[in-house]
Amino acid sequence: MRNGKKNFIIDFDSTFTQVEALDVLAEISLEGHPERKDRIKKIKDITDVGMNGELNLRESLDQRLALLDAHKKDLESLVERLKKQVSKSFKRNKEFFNEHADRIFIISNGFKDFIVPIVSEYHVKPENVFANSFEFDESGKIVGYDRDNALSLNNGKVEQLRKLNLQGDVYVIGDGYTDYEIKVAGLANKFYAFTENVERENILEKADHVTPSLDEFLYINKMNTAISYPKNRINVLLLENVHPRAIEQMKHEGYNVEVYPAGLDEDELCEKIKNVSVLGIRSKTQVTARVLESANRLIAVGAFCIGTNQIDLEACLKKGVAVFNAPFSNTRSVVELAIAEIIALMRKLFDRSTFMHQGKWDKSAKGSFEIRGKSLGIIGYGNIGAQLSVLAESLGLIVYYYDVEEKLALGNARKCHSLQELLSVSDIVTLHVDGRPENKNMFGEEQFNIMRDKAIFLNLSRGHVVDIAALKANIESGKIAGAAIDVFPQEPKSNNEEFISELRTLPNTILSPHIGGSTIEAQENIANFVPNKIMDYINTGSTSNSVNFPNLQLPTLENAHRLIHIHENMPGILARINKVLADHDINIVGQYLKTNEVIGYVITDIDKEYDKEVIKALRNIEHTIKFRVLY
Ligand SMILES: NC(=O)c1ccc[n+]([C@@H]2O[C@H](COP(=O)([O-])OP(=O)(O)OC[C@H]3O[C@@H](n4cnc5c(N)ncnc54)[C@H](O)[C@@H]3O)[C@@H](O)[C@H]2O)c1
Ligand SMILES: O=C(O)CC[C@@H](O)C(=O)O
Repeated sequence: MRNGKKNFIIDFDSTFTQVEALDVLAEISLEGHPERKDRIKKIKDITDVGMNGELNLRESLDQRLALLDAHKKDLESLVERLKKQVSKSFKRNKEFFNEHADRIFIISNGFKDFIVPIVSEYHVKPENVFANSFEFDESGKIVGYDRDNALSLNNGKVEQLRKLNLQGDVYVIGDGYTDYEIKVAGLANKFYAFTENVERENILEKADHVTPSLDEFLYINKMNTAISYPKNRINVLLLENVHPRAIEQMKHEGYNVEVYPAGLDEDELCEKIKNVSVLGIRSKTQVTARVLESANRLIAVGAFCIGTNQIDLEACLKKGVAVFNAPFSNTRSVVELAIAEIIALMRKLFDRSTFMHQGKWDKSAKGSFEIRGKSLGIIGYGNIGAQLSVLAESLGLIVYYYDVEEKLALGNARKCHSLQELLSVSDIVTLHVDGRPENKNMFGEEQFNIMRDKAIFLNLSRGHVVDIAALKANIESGKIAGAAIDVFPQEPKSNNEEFISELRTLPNTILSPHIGGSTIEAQENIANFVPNKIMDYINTGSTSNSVNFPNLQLPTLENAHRLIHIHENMPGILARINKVLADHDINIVGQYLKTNEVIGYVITDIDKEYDKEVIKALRNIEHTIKFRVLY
């Protein structure tokens, strides 16, 4: 077999096209037939049994043709439909077919009548198509097929290949048992089980390599020209029960997705993250510098939430890992919960309900108030704080706010110039600050002391911002008349762990398991938003909305290759990149640079034809953190 040349044997049904052609033919030929549904199902079942090697091929063909009741004119419609259903990765790799036209053979147990018109559009030579041919009666009805052709028999592909007596290496790409048989007969160097359209368990185990797309096949054989990296090689690990929409989106993109319902601790994550390219988490999983040390392939982290204090953003930057979150998707949910809790606390609703469940009827107005006309102090006037301000005002609350940054007052909200000022005027105080480390214990005994007597306190931001012992003491003393706490310094990793807190059993204290953003709407919004940001980053290099990378919105790549260079922010790196490009006579089509304190992010679009040595040279520039090429 050896002469250095490579021959490619490609199956047609469910490999070259996404479908089984006879199944599609049945839909056409049985249009209006009284047994249409039943027959189509039977045909599909026979196809599957045959593909698994459990039914004699000739029998399977005979049975299906009898059920089909097809006519020559149906073949025209069939070809039109099949043209639209060529496998996606085949469509984008037309160049491969063109370049290797002499060595590409379609060997199929299907029929030339529809295969040739489809594959010819991909430069496959008609004389390189080996398949059966239909036989028609005078009226054009399909009545049989050429029975002398080995391809209507079991092991027909093997026989056909023997006749071809190909010189050089032989690679077989197909989804069925008959493709595997070629390898068994010793006529192929390798059998690649093609799973872009169907996965047949009994074939997967036997294959030399499972290839979820033609890109993967071309990549491992160093022949990829259509896309730089097969998506199935991008391993995604999604933790903490992210919404199924995220899983669906990432699988649809072609990524290899693993899902885990709870969070992982540092040791577990260090182990799991080794081959992960994209990590998806919510608020529990700590992405520490140590975790990042173990991450050999990580390119992006998606926080399926707002807060990113659980991620060491600086360590991510130093490692060239871009972090994305969903800054708006769950804000409304948090605001609605805060409003509900303010009313519930002002009416002591939870305690009253608990008493009722214990059989105690305590009808009284004592300690119960309307919220109308009361003052609400919002600490942290960001996306949540500002939205709460608008809703609270519409319910008749007088809104005060305090933020460390200059913020525009919405509606009639009044800005306070210090935290003390806000605390001294508010009947209700609610925390909506971000989780930056400086905010640890920002609210403690001193702040509770300044608060009005019998005020209400809410924290739906981050657990570590409140000194829990001080809160407990102030609730017990009656200084704080009610509290709603959704976030805690220590939260259970999963629903199976016990919640331990000093706040348990305190009066008029609503404790909720970090559910501010846990609504179906919010989780679905997040699951739409974050994967798209990550996919955009992987596909184009765009970093818009990244929480740690310099934000660059890039044009779509057309007729060029994109070089993405992430480096430590040192003087002169851009000059060095451009010197390397100039030394290799590269024509730059576009260049974009943005830096922050830690890294420089340079994108260079170049003409498609270039000396590939330049890649090595760019990778070797001192202070390079990560480098990738996109096309
Ligand atoms: N409970 C939940 O389920 C839930 C859901 C979503 C968000 N969150 C948390 O809510 C908080 C607010 O979210 P956001 O989207 O409004 O964030 P944001 O970044 O838009 O707003 C935070 C605001 O707090 C201000 N701030 C920070 N430290 C401050 C301080 N010490 N004093 C005063 N102001 C300060 C910032 O300047 C900013 O304006 C975050 O901690 C987020 O993680 C919780
Ligand atoms: O859903 C979560 O785990 C976190 C929700 C919230 O704290 C956020 O930061 O968005």
